[in-house]
Amino acid sequence: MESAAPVIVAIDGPSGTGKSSTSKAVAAQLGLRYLDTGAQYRAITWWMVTNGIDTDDPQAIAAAAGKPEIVSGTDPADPAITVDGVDVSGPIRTQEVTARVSAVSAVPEVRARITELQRSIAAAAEHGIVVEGRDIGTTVLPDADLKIFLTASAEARAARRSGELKGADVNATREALIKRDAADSSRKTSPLAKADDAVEVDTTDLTLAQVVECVVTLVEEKRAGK
Ligand SMILES: Nc1ncnc2c1ncn2[C@@H]1O[C@H](COP(=O)(O)OP(=O)(O)O)[C@@H](O)[C@H]1O
Ligand SMILES: Nc1ccn([C@H]2C[C@H](O)[C@@H](COP(=O)(O)OP(=O)(O)O)O2)c(=O)n1
Repeated sequence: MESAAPVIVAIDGPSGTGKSSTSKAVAAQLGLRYLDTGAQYRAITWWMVTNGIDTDDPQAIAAAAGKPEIVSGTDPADPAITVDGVDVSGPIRTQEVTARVSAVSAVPEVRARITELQRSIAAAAEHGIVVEGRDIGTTVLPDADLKIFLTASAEARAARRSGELKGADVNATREALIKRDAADSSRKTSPLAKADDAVEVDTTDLTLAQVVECVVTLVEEKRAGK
C-alpha cells in the first residue's frame, strides 16, 4: 500500500473561481478531508443576522463572536455545517447572508475564532485535507504542502454564479461579486491574497475537470517529492 503522509492543500481565490467544486473533487479523488471556510464565515454571519446583531457594528459583532458553536463536517461528498446543532447548509447561501458576510468576516475577533477552529480541523485530518478560502495559504495554514490561488475573469465568475442562482441578472451578480472581492481584499486582518509561494491557476478558459486534473497532478508531484 502507498504510504501517504498527510498532505495539506490550501486553495484560495475570489468568489466563483471554482474553489469549492475543485476542492471537493480533489479531496474525493485523493481520499482527503475537505473544509469550506467560507461556509464557516457564512454560518457565523447567519447566526448574527438571526440573533438581531447589527452587522454594521463591528463592536457588537466582536462581542458576540464567541457565542455560536459552529461544527463543520469534512466529508467532501457531504460537507455539512451546523450552528448550535442546527443544519444551516441552506440558510447560509441566502442573498442576505452573502451581502453581510464580508462585514462580519472583517472583524478580527471573528477571524481569530474561526481561524483557530480551522487549524484544529486541519490538524485532526489523518490523511490530509483540502482547505479552501481567502487566507488559507497566507494566514491559516502558511506551512501547507501545496498552495493554489485560483483566478478567473469577472465575466466568467458572474456567468457561473448567475447560472446557479436561477433568474439572477448577470450584470447585478457581477457588480455584487466585484464589491465583495474589493471588501475581502482591502480589509486589515488577513485579506484575500495570493501567498508568495502559491501556484496561480487562471480557470477562465478551463473546464472544472481540467482544473481538478491540474491540482491533483500538483498534489501527486508534491507527494512524490516528499
Ligand atoms: N472551470 C470551470 N468552468 C466552468 N464552471 C465552473 C468551473 N469551476 C467551477 N464552475 C462552476 O462555477 C460555479 C462556482 O464554482 P464554486 O466552486 O462554487 O466557486 P467558488 O467556491 O470559488 O466560489 C459552480 O456552479 C461551479 O460548478
Ligand atoms: N478564508 C475565508 C473564507 C471566506 N471568507 C469570507 C469572505 C467571503 O466573501 C465570504 C464567503 O465566502 P465563500 O467562499 O462562501 O464565498 P463564495 O462561495 O466564493 O461566494 O466569507 C473569509 O473572509 N475568509
